[in-house]
Amino acid sequence: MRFVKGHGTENDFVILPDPGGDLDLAPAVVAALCDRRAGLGADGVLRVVRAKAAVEPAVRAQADAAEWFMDYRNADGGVAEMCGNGVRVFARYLVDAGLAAPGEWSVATRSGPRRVRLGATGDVSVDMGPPERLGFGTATLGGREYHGVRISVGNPHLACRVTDPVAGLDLTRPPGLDAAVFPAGANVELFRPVGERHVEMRVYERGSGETRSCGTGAVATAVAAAMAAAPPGGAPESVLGLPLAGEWTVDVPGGTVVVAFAGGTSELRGPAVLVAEGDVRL
Ligand SMILES: N[C@@H](CCC[C@H](N)C(=O)O)C(=O)O
Repeated sequence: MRFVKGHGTENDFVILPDPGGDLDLAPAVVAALCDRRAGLGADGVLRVVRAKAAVEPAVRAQADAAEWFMDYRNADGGVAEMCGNGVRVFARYLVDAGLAAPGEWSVATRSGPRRVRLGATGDVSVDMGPPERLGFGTATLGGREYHGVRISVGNPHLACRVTDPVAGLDLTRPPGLDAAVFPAGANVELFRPVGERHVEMRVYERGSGETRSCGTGAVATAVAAAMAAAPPGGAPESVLGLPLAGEWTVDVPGGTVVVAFAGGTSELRGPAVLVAEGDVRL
């Protein structure tokens, strides 16, 4: 099977070209590919399928808006609705492979078409849509409770502000989440403001464990950081409707991404790099 390996701020992916959607990508196959010792090693798999060949009707319905579908899988083989770094790496792959031209166009995802913008080289930007603020929530990590904001960026997040440097946090185990509040699980971000519209963040991803970056998580973090920066006053719920504006810099262990809010939507910008290609035996 042909593969390409790429990453966005070290959130890394195995890319599998499969235009006709013919591969049987069982969870065990994805987990084997993502295994860092016995496989290629990655946080997830990006299967490159023509939108009109997708199995899911909701994806086929996007075929007029987007030629290609990013079929995203977590390292444990589970599907997720959206991946912000993945869609940027996916776009870089399409241009590199000559399947799309540099410029602006949409990629089909399980959470709807996402518009990407890229040149022949350099950063890739993606319109991530309007993040939804769902309320507040709690995660337990290393015996401590972290309170944060529940946000959907197509996929579920809990973004929690912390006061100590994030480098000292223990993210070796999955965070405890209340299944009644998070029926589909969640990606948990821990962030600390380090400057004006500037935060550092670490993330424990649903289905992949701690990763070195998360694009949807960076957007969720920027939303929660904007809410935390709002002047005090009123009920805590009042910040859930706070208008979002301006640009946020999010430092992650694998680099830096930028999140910009304007016109009710959010944009994620950052590097997307292809590093290897070859054949893999399954
Ligand atoms: N790393 C991704 C998010 C991937 C999906 C996530 N693990 C989930 O299950 O929702 C990103 O860059 O957004």
